[in-house]
Order: sequence, then C-alpha cells, then structure tokens
Amino acid sequence: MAENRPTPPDVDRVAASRAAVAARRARAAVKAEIAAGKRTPLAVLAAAIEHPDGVEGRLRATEFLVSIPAIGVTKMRRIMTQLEISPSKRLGGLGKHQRDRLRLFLANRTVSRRGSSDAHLVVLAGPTAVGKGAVAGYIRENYPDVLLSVSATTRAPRPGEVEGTSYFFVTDAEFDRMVASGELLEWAVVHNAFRYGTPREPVEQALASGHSVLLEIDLQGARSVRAAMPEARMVFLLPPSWDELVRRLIGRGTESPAEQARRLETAKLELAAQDEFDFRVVNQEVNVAAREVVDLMNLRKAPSLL
Ligand SMILES: Nc1ncnc2c1ncn2[C@@H]1O[C@H](COP(=O)(O)OP(=O)(O)OP(=O)(O)O)[C@@H](O)[C@H]1O
Ligand SMILES: Nc1nc2c(ncn2[C@@H]2O[C@H](COP(=O)(O)O)[C@@H](O)[C@H]2O)c(=O)[nH]1
Repeated sequence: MAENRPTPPDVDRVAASRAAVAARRARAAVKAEIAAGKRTPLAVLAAAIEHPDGVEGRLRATEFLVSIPAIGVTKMRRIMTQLEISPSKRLGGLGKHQRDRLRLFLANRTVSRRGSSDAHLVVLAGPTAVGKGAVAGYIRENYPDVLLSVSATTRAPRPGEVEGTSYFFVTDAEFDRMVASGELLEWAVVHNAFRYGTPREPVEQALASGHSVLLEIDLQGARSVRAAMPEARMVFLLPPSWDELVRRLIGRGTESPAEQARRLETAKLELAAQDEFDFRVVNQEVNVAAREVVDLMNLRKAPSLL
C-alpha cells in the first residue's frame, strides 16, 4: 500500500545507517591491519593526512593508538597528553603540530623498538657553561667506543671546530629542509639564537645495531627526546656550585656581559628542571664526570681514569 512505502527521509536514514556501519567496519579493518603488523602506524597516519575524509582520516587518535601492539589504554592516555591531542580528535582533523608530534613519536618508537635492550640512547643536558661540551669532548677523545651524535646547527663554526666532527654547519634553508623531511630526531632554537638538531639516521642505525648513543643537547631538546622516547636515559650535568657555574661562564669569555646575564637567568630555570632527569652527575672534574656518564651507557670497554 502506498502509505506503507518508505518516505524519502526514511530512505535517507536507512542509507545513512548502512553507510555508518560500512565506515565502522572499514575502520575496524584498518585497526586490525595495524594490530597484525600488516600496515605500519606511520603508513596509516600518512594516508589519513593525504585523505582526511577517508577511512584512515576518520579514525580517532585514541582508537588508532590502542590498535598499535603494546599500547594499552593507560599508555594511550599518557601519549595523548604528551602529544597534546584531545581524545575527540580524528587523525584527519589533527593540526599541523599535532601531526608532526604524532609522526615523530611513531618514528622514534619504531627506532627504539628495533634497538637491542643493551643499547641506550643517553641524553646529556644541563645549564650553560656547566661543562657539557668539555665532558662530551673528553668522552670523544678517550672513549672511542662511545658513539657521539653530531648535531646540525645554523651557527657559524668557531675557530678550531671541524665540519662533521664538531657539528654539521648548515644554512637556514638546509635546516628548514631537514626539519620538513623529518631528518631530525629533535631540534630547538638554543639561547634564542641559532637552531640545533640531532640527525635521526645515525642514531637509528647505531641503536638498531646494538650500540648506545650519546646526545649532548639543551633542555628543550632533552624534553622532546623524553616525550618521544621515554626509555632514553636522561642525565643532568650539575656544577659543583652556582658560583663555580658563573666562574666557568665568565672564564670561557665567549659571551658578552649582557649575554652572560641572560644565560644565567636561563640557567636558573634549567637547574630547576633537574628532577625531570633520571641521573644527576656533578661536573667537579671533567674526567670523573665523563666516566660516570659513560658508565650509564653499558659499554663493555672503558679506559681507567687518568
Ligand atoms: N670540571 C671543570 N672544571 C673546571 N672548568 C671546567 C670544567 N668543565 C668545564 N669547564 C670549563 O667551563 C667552561 C664551560 O664549559 P663548556 O663550554 O663545556 O660548557 P657547556 O655546558 O657546553 O656550555 P654551553 O651550553 O653554553 O655551550 C669552559 O671554559 C670549560 O673549559
Ligand atoms: N636541542 C639541541 N641542542 C643542542 C644540539 N647540539 C647542541 N645543542 C646545545 O646547544 C648549546 C650551544 O652549543 P654551542 O656549541 O653553540 O655552544 C649547548 O647547550 C648544546 O647542548 C642539538 O642537536 N639539539
């Protein structure tokens, strides 16, 4: 009978509900592929970015994360907070920074899971002039088994610095390219001046082949590494006293008095962050501090103290 025939709104409702069921099934299929290792989370994220309204783009960030093996609900919530993504967000609706943070998290997670359990990523940070460079330099010279990451920087070389050993000295345009192509594990503007970043590839290769790697980076970089790779060993280098830190900064003589005053203000904030670190090493004597840092890296060979 004519009056029992579905009306146009009913037809729409039925079609919409069928489409919703099909979309749910398609999302479940993507999650199952991630869980089974048939598709990498990075590939799914790339598809979501390319087609925000496609099946991958419609996945909620929460369901995406819990479909990754070894990420449960508790871990997922922690990751969402760290990456500053609200639980209602779908992959296709993430902002640029959220996408970048999620991509970095996934890429770094892949690296750290490939590495051997004996290999550690060790981060050495601390306030300006505490002696990070001196300790890292001592390690470079005396512990040839330690792999020290060589950073890229936009600052100019100082006298005596060697390209590829001290830093990779790059232009602003080259640094932009490295950031855009995801070549950097972390990067930061340091002392409001130049950009510094850790090239990802050598770190990935070292960890994958079972070698520990040391990063000598600033506090912002250390925080980025911690957020992306919570298993990294975070070491904070401390001065024996505040007065000694001031002496070292002034004694180095590489900054103007105004710059020294600015760095000392920042140093107070950096020292206040020391509890965020897993280990604290006091740099009283460079060789002793270097030895303590190296001991945290699980190396088999280490020379005796001089
Ligand atoms: N244990 C130490 N005893 C005495 N002087 C030290 C010690 N460690 C480092 N110094 C000196 O302190 C000064 C600062 O050291 P260094 O440049 O390595 O600091 P840094 O932490 O790398 O600084 P920045 O973050 O500003 O680059 C240098 O002149 C260095 O020779
Ligand atoms: N976040 C990062 N910080 C880095 C990196 N490489 C070095 N640094 C830090 O920069 C300052 C200044 O170094 P300088 O050689 O110009 O005196 C120092 O605190 C380093 O720890 C990096 O790759 N990422």
